[in-house]
Amino acid sequence: MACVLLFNRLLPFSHRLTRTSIGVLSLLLSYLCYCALFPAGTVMQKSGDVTPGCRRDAADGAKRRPEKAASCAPTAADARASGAHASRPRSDRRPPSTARAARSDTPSPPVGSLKFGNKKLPNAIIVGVKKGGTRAVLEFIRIHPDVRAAGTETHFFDRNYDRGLEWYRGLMPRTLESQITMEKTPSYFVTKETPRRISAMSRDTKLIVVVRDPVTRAISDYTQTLTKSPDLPSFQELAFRNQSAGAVDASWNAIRIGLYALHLENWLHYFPLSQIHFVSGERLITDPAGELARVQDFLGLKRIVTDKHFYFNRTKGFPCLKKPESSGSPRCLGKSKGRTHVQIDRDAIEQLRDFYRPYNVKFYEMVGHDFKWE
Ligand SMILES: Nc1ncnc2c1ncn2[C@@H]1O[C@H](COP(=O)(O)OS(=O)(=O)O)[C@@H](OP(=O)(O)O)[C@H]1O
Repeated sequence: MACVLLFNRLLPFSHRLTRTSIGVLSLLLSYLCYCALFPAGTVMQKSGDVTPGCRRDAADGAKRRPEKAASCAPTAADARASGAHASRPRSDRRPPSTARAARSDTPSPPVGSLKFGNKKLPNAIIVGVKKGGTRAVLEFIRIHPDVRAAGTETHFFDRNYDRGLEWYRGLMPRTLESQITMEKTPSYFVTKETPRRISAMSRDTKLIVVVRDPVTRAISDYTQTLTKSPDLPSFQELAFRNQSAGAVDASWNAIRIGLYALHLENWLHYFPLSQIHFVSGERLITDPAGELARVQDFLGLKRIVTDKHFYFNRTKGFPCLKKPESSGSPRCLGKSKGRTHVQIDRDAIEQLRDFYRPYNVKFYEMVGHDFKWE
């Protein structure tokens, strides 16, 4: 630039000079500019070294001058790959990761490949109940930017406890300091050892229980089992020891899980009620945003998941997500959520309602909320 200015300043006088003297002057000026721009030591860079020009382009000019940045990026990467650090002074030799972080001239790896944050043990767990709507709650709450969740059921506190907490932590997603880690395993609610084990991990763990009318829940549970084992005895055969006498078989898991008051008693030995939040499985379907608002309040989160995120899918017959965390396109839960239930005769349903009524009333009293399962 300086050379050009100098040349322009000289031009007004050039008309007095001969063509030869202009040529000589041009050559002289070119030489001076060359020396000023490329002092000794930088002129004969080996290919692969980072030139000062490239460094500037990659650091602050990449967006404005993409063609330059593109030509420099491989050069810097090649220098690293070929061990260019060996020629740096000893004091500048750091472990590869630190050295990389300190160099502002190196191109960043694609955002998707960066590993932000650490794997942390969960701060909040959806502990139940099976077929209550646990997957819906997890998928809906994880839209929240401050929530990260393990995708699959870990079954750590009931089936995998021997593997230890580090194994469990390894299943968790990476989170930033401000983010909550969550998982869901619905069988926890009815496993005797689970409250004690979760409390031993952290007494501050927040617990979420999605509850649903125990009669509908039992039928949903049975319908699911039937898809895996078509030869199963009928629902009535399993649910009653003697149907004409109205004797319900509470040892059958599908029935036992619905005795919410009994299971909750076990949890209350280890956690205060204030640390357990109950989601209505019924309202989760009719008003997902309302239920999610309460979940966010309970977790101390800003209400970011709202009715904007849901739409009712008539084909599915359930609310679905307009914009899930990962893709950005609408999404309903899978086929195993929202199955058509096996038809059960009215008498059996009435008998089961009678059976559950006292347990339900007790449960409403314990949690201070009437879920109206009639
Ligand atoms: N939005 C939405 N979409 C689909 N399904 C929904 C939704 N909200 C709640 N539900 C109800 O969730 C029931 C399945 O509960 P879980 O996810 O807890 O099942 S499981 O224990 O994990 O197998 C499932 O039970 P079934 O209808 O009996 O299949 C649903 O009624």
